[in-house]
Amino acid sequence: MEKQSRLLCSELCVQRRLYEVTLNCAILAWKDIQIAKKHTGRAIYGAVKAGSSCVPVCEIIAVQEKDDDTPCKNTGKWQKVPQSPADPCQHAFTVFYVERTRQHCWWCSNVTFHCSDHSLCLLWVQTIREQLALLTNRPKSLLVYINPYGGKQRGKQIYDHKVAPIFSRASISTDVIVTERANHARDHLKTEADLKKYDGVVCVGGDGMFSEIMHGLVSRTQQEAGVDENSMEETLMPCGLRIGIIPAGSTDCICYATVGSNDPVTSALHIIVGDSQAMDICSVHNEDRFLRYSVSLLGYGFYGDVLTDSERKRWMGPARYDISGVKTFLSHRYYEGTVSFLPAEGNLGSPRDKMQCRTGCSVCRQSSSDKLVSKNEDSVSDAECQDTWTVIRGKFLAINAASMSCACPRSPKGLSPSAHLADGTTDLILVRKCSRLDFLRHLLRHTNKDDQFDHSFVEVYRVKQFRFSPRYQECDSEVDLRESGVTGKRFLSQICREHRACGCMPSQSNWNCDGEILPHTAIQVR
Ligand SMILES: CCCCCCCCCCCCC/C=C/[C@@H](O)[C@H](COP(=O)(O)O)NC(=O)CCCCC
Ligand SMILES: Nc1ncnc2c1ncn2[C@@H]1O[C@H](COP(=O)(O)OP(=O)(O)O)[C@@H](O)[C@H]1O
Ligand SMILES: [Ca+2]
Repeated sequence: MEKQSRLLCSELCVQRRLYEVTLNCAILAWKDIQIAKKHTGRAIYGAVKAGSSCVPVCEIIAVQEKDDDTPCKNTGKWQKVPQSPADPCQHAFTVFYVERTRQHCWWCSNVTFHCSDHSLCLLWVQTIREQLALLTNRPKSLLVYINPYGGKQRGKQIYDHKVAPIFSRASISTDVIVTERANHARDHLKTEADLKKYDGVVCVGGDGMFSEIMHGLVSRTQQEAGVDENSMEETLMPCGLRIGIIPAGSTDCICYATVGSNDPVTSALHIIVGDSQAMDICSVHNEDRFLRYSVSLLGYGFYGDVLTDSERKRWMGPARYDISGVKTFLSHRYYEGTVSFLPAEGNLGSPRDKMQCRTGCSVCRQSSSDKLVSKNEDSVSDAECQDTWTVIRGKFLAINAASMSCACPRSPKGLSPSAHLADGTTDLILVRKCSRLDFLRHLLRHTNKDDQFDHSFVEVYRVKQFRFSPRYQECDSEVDLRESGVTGKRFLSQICREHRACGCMPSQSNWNCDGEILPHTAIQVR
């Protein structure tokens, strides 16, 4: 506090007690003068001294001159501010700021300072506002998409009651679109939205809704930069706009794994103060065709089957995943195929190193600076050519690629607790065929502190690219049925006919790509 030069220092009242209030460019602090006097001469240790409070300027949401009739902070009742000229409470301003509550949860708290002099009150309001205006990473204008059907169908209510009032308090202007169909937000972002008007896009919904918005923005960015999304060789351009997530879905893993909670108010406050976190995006291709991007889970087998089954039970809301989870677990299906991958090299840690990625994580920082160096040296493709692919064939209950931890309320550590948010890699988890009981043990470890990778039938690799092809595609009589124009039921019956001799079952799962089903099983991911 002492090191920064003071901008203001006054004696003001808070709840009828006199405080010394100081402001510098980093911190607003208020100290109870009587308590401070009592403690004079005695050193008080600890983060917050008795009767003292402070808030970093970057966590102030807004400052407002207090009107005559305003709800009182403590009682919540409406009261008249006293009018007597001698009353030190005659003029007042309220500072709204971030307060940390339970783990990773934020709340918008406030404190009202009273002063007898109106010009002093105005000076405080103006000076704090000037300091806030210097914080250039804060958004001023946002484009908000609400999925009214996600999760428990409370997206609009959550936005209207919990988020819109704090955005308005922070003087953020918003254009709000309540979606009318699936892919409405994606298409609007891709082709229509005037993105120059906004500092960011806000997604009110679950992982599927986030995925829509991310697809809209990423595709728009590639279109404008002339990058062909179908090409696996081209480097994608990063998006200029940030996406804020207000959780209102069923799993909300993208929000939980980045923010640390699935609380809408916490998310809104992070958006207001301009916090940001880069995020890895996998592109998923089938041959020369781009299919989708993934940021959280790309899962085949168990999670693909859970999703496929749960889509028919959407009316149940988030509970559909529990019902489909149990049903899929009991069916105990396994799938054969080949997984090939390029292991990540360098100092990118390991999926079992017990590190937890956080904003400012050293592994992610190192990875992005390594990428910059290789880009400048134009050596990326050369280096990649020398890489050797690891090939694993087998029978799998689940093949999961977690590009982030995938932590969510169902699994607070996530599918891969040490996965990094922005290191350019994904953690590839192979769960081989095992007994039901063993698989149950593995699944249950996602919900407690035990290591879910510590099983003989589970392998985990940190990779930068991988491919999967289901078993039937590996037979000698490799016929590309799709190219020969065969579709649907005929496609399957033709596989069965042609593959009777080699004995392979055309039994396939679907890929669950951030909660959406992919139309192909053979995929290439980078
Ligand atoms: C029998 C005990 C089972 C306990 C298993 C617990 C494991 C939970 C791991 C959850 C990982 C979630 C990864 C995230 C996936 C989401 O992208 C996806 C879509 O989310 P949303 O759009 O918000 O609906 N959610 C799922 O695929 C649900 C998986 C649930 C599996 C039980
Ligand atoms: N207005 C709408 N009507 C129907 N579906 C929609 C609408 N808006 C978005 N969607 C789709 O709903 C799906 C699920 O959305 P999401 O918000 O992730 O909820 P949940 O977490 O419950 O799956 C997404 O695939 C998204 O494309
Ligand atoms: Ca990653």
